[in-house]
Amino acid sequence: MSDGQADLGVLGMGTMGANLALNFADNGAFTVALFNRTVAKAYGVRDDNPALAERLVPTDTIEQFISTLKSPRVVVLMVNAGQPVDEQMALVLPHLDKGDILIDAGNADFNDTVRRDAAVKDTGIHFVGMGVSGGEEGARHGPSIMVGGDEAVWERLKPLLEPISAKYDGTPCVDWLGTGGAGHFVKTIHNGIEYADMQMIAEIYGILRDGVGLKAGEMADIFADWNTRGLSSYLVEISAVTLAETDPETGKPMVDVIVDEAGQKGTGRWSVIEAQKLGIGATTLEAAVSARGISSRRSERAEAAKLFGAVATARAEFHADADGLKELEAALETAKLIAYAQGYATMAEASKEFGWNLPLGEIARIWRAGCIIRSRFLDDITQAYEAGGGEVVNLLLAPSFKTLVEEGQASLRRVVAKAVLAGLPVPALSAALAYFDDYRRARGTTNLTQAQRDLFGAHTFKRLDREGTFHHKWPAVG
Ligand SMILES: NC(=O)C1=CN([C@@H]2O[C@H](COP(=O)(O)OP(=O)(O)OC[C@H]3O[C@@H](n4cnc5c(N)ncnc54)[C@H](OP(=O)(O)O)[C@@H]3O)[C@@H](O)[C@H]2O)C=CC1
Ligand SMILES: O=C(CO)[C@H](O)[C@H](O)COP(=O)(O)O
Repeated sequence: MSDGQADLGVLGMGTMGANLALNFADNGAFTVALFNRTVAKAYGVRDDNPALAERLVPTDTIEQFISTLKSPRVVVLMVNAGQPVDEQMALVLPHLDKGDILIDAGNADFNDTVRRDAAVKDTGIHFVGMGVSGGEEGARHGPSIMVGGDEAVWERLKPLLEPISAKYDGTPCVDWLGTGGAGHFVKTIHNGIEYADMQMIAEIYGILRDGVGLKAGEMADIFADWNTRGLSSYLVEISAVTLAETDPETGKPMVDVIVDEAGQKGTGRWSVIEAQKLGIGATTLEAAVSARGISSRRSERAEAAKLFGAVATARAEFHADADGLKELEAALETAKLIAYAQGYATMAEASKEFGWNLPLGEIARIWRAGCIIRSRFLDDITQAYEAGGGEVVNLLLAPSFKTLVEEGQASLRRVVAKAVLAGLPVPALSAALAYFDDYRRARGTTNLTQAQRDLFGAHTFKRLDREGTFHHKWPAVG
């Protein structure tokens, strides 16, 4: 390949970068320059894909990688978040010129994206923080893509990104969402919702396994059935698939030989940190992140089980008959809506805080295919925003969800109550129910909190009967 012939370059030939490069070459018919810290991997991507080899250009050095690119250049970083991105930017930037575009397509903390964007601002080089969701399969065949940065740069990237993105009813699931870190912020919230969705599915799995006594194969059939109705989604679908899988070595259900310690590379944690900083109670997302943390303390849990495993609990009143399963299905569907409502409330507050004007209905639209949380439910959210003229104060208040919430909350309430009495952990499902009960209460209880704060800290309070802020002369307390 002579210099200046590649349409773009992908730096980072890991799970995502290699598959994204193949997608650009395949679905985009682009010529793609490849570079990787471990150089051999770039050649491996080409050599393992002979049908695309003529469009894949592995390179040995950053200099060769850059020289292979047409000008103005487009470089896509797909490396681990944090220091690796800064290291690779430091290597690449000196070789780029005004008008070139450098995209971080990994999962970045949006605060880092804002910092990196500012760092290149005066160079004339365009930095883009871009969220990519869909895992390995999505990267290869069509992810959902959430683009940040300057809108003018998005116009240049559209011809590159639309051919490789997932399609929903033929429409590309990629769009520009706002300036600076907007793309990475939305991806972070996507992952927070993903954590919540996965945790709530795990809690229902726990009820079926430990409360009803079902085997993995039986639960696979239940999730597969639920995947034909309102819960239809990638995560419910893969729950059925993973539960149906048999370990080839032992012949046991695969899930039964996997250690119950959840990993987390940080995106879910970022989502709840940002929600907290914005004053949004994303309690179901928080419960999901916390549950992963508790799961990682397996040896402590084993000790606690010896001490408290036999504490008196009520018999689990869950049944796998039609009514019992319908109750669990409705509970999960309702809790899912509440989790999405929290994620969306966080994005709405961030949009105001950072001046992004996030297209919240459009975000649901581009999440309908390609991404990990893709689901039929996102079509309902898209329609709720269309019905609301793009404005929805909170998904729980959207008219189209009123029936689902009214009827479903009863099932969620019964499931949480029965699980709690039976000692079955439902942190995310119960957080969803508590959020719903708190959100729908016109007269809450933080008036007492305000009184306490004013007594010990003179933090003042407002009164129901008049404007202003007040401090009361409380009795002295020892
Ligand atoms: N896996 C997934 O499902 C998804 C991942 N992402 C995000 O995409 C990004 C890449 O993830 P993924 O492909 O799964 O990760 P992998 O671990 O598969 O690949 C990591 C890549 O980063 C490179 N790398 C790591 N550290 C450095 C460094 N210090 N300097 C230079 N290169 C480095 C590796 O190079 P080398 O080969 O030399 O080690 C490798 O090419 C991450 O931000 C991830 O969060 C986003 C969506 C989905
Ligand atoms: O972004 C993703 C999916 O959309 C990645 O798979 C991410 O790694 C998932 O997060 P975690 O590793 O913390 O489970």
